[in-house]
Amino acid sequence: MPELTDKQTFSDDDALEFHSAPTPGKISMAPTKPMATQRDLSLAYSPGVAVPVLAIAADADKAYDYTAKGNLVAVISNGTAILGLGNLGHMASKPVMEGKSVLFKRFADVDSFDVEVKTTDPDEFVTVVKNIGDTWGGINLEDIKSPECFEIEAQLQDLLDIPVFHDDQHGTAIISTAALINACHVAGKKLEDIKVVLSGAGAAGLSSIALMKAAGVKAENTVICDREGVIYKGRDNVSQWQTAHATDTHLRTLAEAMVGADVVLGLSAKGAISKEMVASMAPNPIIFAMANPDPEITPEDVKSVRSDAIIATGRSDYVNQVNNVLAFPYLFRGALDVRARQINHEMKIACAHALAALAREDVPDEVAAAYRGRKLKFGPEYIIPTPFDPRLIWYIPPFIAQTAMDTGVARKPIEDMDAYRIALKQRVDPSAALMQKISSAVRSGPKQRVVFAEGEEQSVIRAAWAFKQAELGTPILVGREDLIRQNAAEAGLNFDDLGIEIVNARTSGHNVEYTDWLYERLNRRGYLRRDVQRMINQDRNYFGATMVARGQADCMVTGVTRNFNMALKEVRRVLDVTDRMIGLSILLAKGRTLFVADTSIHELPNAAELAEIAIKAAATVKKLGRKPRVAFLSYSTFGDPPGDRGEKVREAIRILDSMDVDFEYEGEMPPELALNPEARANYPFMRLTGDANVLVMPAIHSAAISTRLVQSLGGATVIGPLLVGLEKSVQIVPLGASVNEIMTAATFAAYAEGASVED
Ligand SMILES: NC(=O)C1=CN([C@@H]2O[C@H](COP(=O)(O)OP(=O)(O)OC[C@H]3O[C@@H](n4cnc5c(N)ncnc54)[C@H](OP(=O)(O)O)[C@@H]3O)[C@@H](O)[C@H]2O)C=CC1
Ligand SMILES: CC(=O)C(=O)O
Ligand SMILES: [Mg+2]
Repeated sequence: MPELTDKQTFSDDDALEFHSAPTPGKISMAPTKPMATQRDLSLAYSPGVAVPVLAIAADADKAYDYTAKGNLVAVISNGTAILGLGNLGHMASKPVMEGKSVLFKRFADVDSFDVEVKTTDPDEFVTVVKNIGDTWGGINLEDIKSPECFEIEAQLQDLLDIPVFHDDQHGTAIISTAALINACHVAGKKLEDIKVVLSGAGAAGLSSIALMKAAGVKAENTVICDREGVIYKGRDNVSQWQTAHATDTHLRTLAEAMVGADVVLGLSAKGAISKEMVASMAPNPIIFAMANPDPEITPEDVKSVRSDAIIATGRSDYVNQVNNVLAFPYLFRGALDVRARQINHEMKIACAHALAALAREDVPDEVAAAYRGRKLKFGPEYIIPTPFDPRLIWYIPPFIAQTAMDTGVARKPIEDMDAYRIALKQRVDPSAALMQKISSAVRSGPKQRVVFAEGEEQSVIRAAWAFKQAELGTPILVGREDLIRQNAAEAGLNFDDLGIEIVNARTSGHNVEYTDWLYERLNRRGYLRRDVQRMINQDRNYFGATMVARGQADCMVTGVTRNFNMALKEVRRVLDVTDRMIGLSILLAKGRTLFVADTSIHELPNAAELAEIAIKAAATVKKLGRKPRVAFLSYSTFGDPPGDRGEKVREAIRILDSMDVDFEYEGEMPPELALNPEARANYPFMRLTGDANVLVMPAIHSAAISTRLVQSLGGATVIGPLLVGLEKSVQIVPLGASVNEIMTAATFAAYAEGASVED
């Protein structure tokens, strides 16, 4: 069995420092309105605020429209079962509750804060929460011990008209059921046949066993245990919730119950499961040791006695993290988005099935990147999606929302699920809406044949496959067919019947024609025919670009294995530049989309070149469906301070003034003038009618450095640079680009050749 990931990477001091610096705790609030002017103040507070007050007084549901309620979830605890650490009091639970809040925000863009209630009395707890519960769109109860948690949740669900969800029960049940479905898949077991033993008959354990039964596990094949051993029918000291899952059995201890069992669920405490118990289990046993922070048995101990086991824990530093973080953010996201009155059984089942299904799909590179490059492929070490999987946010909530609608608990049904999915993507990926627009234009435009020049690379094969699956055009992979097929099979992709072409330069029927044509083009540039023959045979950029030049393909994507300048040089030998070639990067940050030029071709452009860069960039932006407003950026503002680069920009403005261009432009100016109307107030002569969206940089270093800087600092997404100005579109991705980057480049290549979008 492959090795597990590295173990714990921090000390206790690190954990304390993480929680104390630079600011104590893990959450803070961010306003959603600017609050910059006197008018803002009058609207947000007195007197403007009186208007929504009266509207909500007349109709309480209007709170969803005029306050943050609809995206706000409380994480509420009394600290009686903090992780597996026990009853340590309400204040000790605060770091965990803040942690849940920050996960809500990070993974599903749900706003959340924690509430710690100082009582262990269930009635008092219910009274407190009942009276403040309307504040939120949903309530996540956390780390409240059983059996009190069952009563508390049931009462609050009756008393409040919003989802009240005890995460330790249902979040855990959903994720462990999803993992069990897939573990059975991998181990070749059937839910209706497996023997399941539960260690820990508390909130998490009882709810998990209940959901597993609803998913197909037979009640008579289950045995549940607490600290005293098996909870059999007729045992004393057993709660009504445990009695519901007690079985008629002669077994009395966990060790006896585990003999021959297929599955053990640990939702109890550190050390509750021994090596001997694991050794006695059935072949291909499934061991979910989910106690936190330390599992019932470590994966190392399991492996020392069973090499055939599928192991999961609740921790992030082992493979297969079965933790409710995979459920609660997305479940609430879907529930909030339809203003659900509750999270019902059907929504939980839908969530479990959706999580299980997602784990069986091809995993994008971005996920591997978050896990130090570990390749994730459905199997014993990957039975459940990982928390950093960017697909969770748009994959899971639509199932929840749809089920809420189907079961009649949605206040506000979603009318267009496809649009909803895009809006979900956009919450975590600002490029989603733009890419969606481009993709649908490509999809509905004339189908383009796109050469993927480095066709033997696995990332390229996966991108081509995804491109075809998304119906964006016809990929043509250049390379040796046997190798491509082998790499595709290793990636778990089946090419048959998909319509992906594979072309091998050496055996291509066009080999001679291409060589002749390219030789004709290059013979006066010092190339012999045999040089050109070698280039066509051996270099995929020459072959691929010639396919495009000769019309056997429409456009091309390359660059995964060769640096930008090298790839560009090769492509330029085959394809002409129409008028001027530029690199245009798309920068998405804080709700803005900015186009930055020239980020890849002109090192120190002169005034005429700057003017042409602006013309080319503006035309491209127009084709992308936006009205271009060009700002020529500089360190200087309209001549102050004077300097050579600033003068070139001023000259570029004069050149444009003498031409008849159909877009707004202005300069030279620093970025704050381009992007901030208040800063422009001091320059009433400026001709921009709004914030600039095209930033022409004075030189390549400022262009490249500034785009990469904002990207590195976080909070900005950069697409490209897109290469604009070749007679046929060729996109060069960064060396080692991810599947997503390759696919984005291919989509832009296809777009440039065929489609156009409306603003
Ligand atoms: N991975 C995940 O996503 C999640 C993991 N958990 C973990 O599950 C565990 C239980 O949490 P929760 O259900 O909320 O807590 P509860 O207090 O409701 O239940 C705990 C249960 O575990 C039993 N138990 C405690 N210690 C032992 C032991 N040494 N041997 C056998 N059984 C024991 C208790 O038995 P008794 O009643 O006899 O004391 C009780 O049945 C915790 O470790 C928690 O961290 C919980 C939620 C999510
Ligand atoms: C993960 C979690 O909720 C727990 O361990 O309590
Ligand atoms: Mg918990």
